[in-house]
Amino acid sequence: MFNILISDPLSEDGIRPLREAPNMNLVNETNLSTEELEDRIGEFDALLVRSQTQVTRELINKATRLKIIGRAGVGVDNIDLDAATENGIIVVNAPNGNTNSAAEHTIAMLMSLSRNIPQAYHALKHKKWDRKKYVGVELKNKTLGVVGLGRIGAEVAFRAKGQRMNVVAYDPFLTKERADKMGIGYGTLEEVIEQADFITVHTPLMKETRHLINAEAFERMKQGVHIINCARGGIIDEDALYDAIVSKKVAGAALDVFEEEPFIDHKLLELPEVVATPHLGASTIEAQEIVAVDVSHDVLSFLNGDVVKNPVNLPSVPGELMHKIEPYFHLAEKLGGFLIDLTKEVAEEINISYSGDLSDMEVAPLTRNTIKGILKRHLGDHVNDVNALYLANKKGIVVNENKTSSTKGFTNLITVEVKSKSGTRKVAGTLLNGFGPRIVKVDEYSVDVTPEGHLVVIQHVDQPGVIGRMGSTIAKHQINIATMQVDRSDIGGNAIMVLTIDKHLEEEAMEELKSLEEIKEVTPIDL
Ligand SMILES: NC(=O)C1=CN([C@@H]2O[C@H](COP(=O)(O)OP(=O)(O)OC[C@H]3O[C@@H](n4cnc5c(N)ncnc54)[C@H](O)[C@@H]3O)[C@@H](O)[C@H]2O)C=CC1
Ligand SMILES: O=C(O)CCC(=O)C(=O)O
Repeated sequence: MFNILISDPLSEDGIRPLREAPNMNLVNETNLSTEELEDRIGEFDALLVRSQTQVTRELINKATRLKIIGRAGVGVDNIDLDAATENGIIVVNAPNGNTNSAAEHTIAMLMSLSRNIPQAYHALKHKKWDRKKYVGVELKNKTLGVVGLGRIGAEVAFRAKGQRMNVVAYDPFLTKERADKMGIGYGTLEEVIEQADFITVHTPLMKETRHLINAEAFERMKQGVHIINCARGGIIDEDALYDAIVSKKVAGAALDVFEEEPFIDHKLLELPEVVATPHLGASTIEAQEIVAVDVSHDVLSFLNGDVVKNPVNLPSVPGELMHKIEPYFHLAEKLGGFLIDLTKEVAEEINISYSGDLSDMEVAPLTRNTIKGILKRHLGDHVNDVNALYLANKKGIVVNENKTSSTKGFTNLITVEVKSKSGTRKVAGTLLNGFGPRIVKVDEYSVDVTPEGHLVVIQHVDQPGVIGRMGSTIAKHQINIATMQVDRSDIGGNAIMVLTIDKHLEEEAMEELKSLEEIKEVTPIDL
């Protein structure tokens, strides 16, 4: 049974897939204080939030069972992603479900601002019929500057063209081709804000975008510019905005989001030029249902061991590609586990090479699985796909990945090399069509071993009788040999045996094997 906490209001229809799934115990507690949340978070396997719940490092450190955080929406600035990653907790979001809702809200705010609708409404409600005070400005032929032309920014640009506005955008990823195709202008941030009559921001809130629109930016703008923020509080410096409105540089601002929410007692709200909504961009029945469905599906998939569609702290791999590489996950993790047991030391450098069919695939998930297999041996079961690379990095382990189209006799091959204080060890494996994963190389020796169960790698000198003596020693300890592979460098030279046995090779049997004259090294490996 998985315990799932929903700590912000989510659409009841949207979370139905989770509610109806077997083994899912949903707890809806949307009014918990920070302290209550910290006290209870240890009970839960999954946490579902919108933008209200602050998923801080302190909370994550107390979330000892937590495996997944689902954000029903786009922005994940209320979640400490580093802390989640370090703790091996996957974060998923629902990036597409509220695009339309947020774009429509932005247009509503743009029009409210240009025609003073909220102010006029408020006056009328207070029995004031004032037609002169609320004369507006038209949008037609005015320039809208869009800062951040992602999902929402692009939708806003498209709709603003419907209002016959000229649109000019800045986004670091915006190319001339795309701008031409959309029928909009483009420029640097400075060029865009200098030209625009209305400026709307649609970037995520990150270190790089905090106070992107600051006092200096307001200086550059046209006299009487209008500002809209339906993205995130903090992209615009609220104090600088206040000063720019008071000085009449900015004619008005429409704000849905604020540096601190809830936003109630702030000097900006006292200015008649400011129209505001309490973070309602995504608040439509349709958007709330879609984001809750999307995030519920991902949480369900993850808890059931399936692939998620919208991971935030893992690179996302398209479904079709995932389908192709998923069969290699097991092989990659087993190769990592096999090799680190063989190495017997902590890895200092890990080199992973993909060849044949794998050379033109996105192999990052396989690299993570290999690293997971390696690190689990030293760091335990809390190592997972989410934190494997982070932990390797933190331990100072160098990870290199390379691809080669050369087939080396196999249609696909993963070769893993570990460098440690005592030298370099290597293992290679393949996925045999219809026969599953196989280890085909151990160091320079060729073998054919299923990476499963109890294995023993014995390095020895190629001499008559050694296999027999090894067999009798093992038999003495009541251990049955299921499979055996032997290879050698040359006649009478170094050689290797890889055995699959029916139970773990105990210390006593291992010591006895090691005492045989021709045997140099015995390594039990349990996969
Ligand atoms: N008010 C509300 O209720 C809602 C707010 N949002 C917020 O809207 C924002 C945009 O969301 P989406 O369009 O879905 O995200 P998106 O990821 O599709 O687009 C963001 C765009 O910003 C661009 N960008 C990043 N850094 C930039 C910079 N320094 N200057 C200019 N552009 C930059 C990116 O290249 C990207 O194209 C997010 O902050 C999100 O949290 C989203 C939904 C509802
Ligand atoms: O959950 C909400 O209502 C806020 C949505 C939002 O801000 C986002 O998706 O980034």
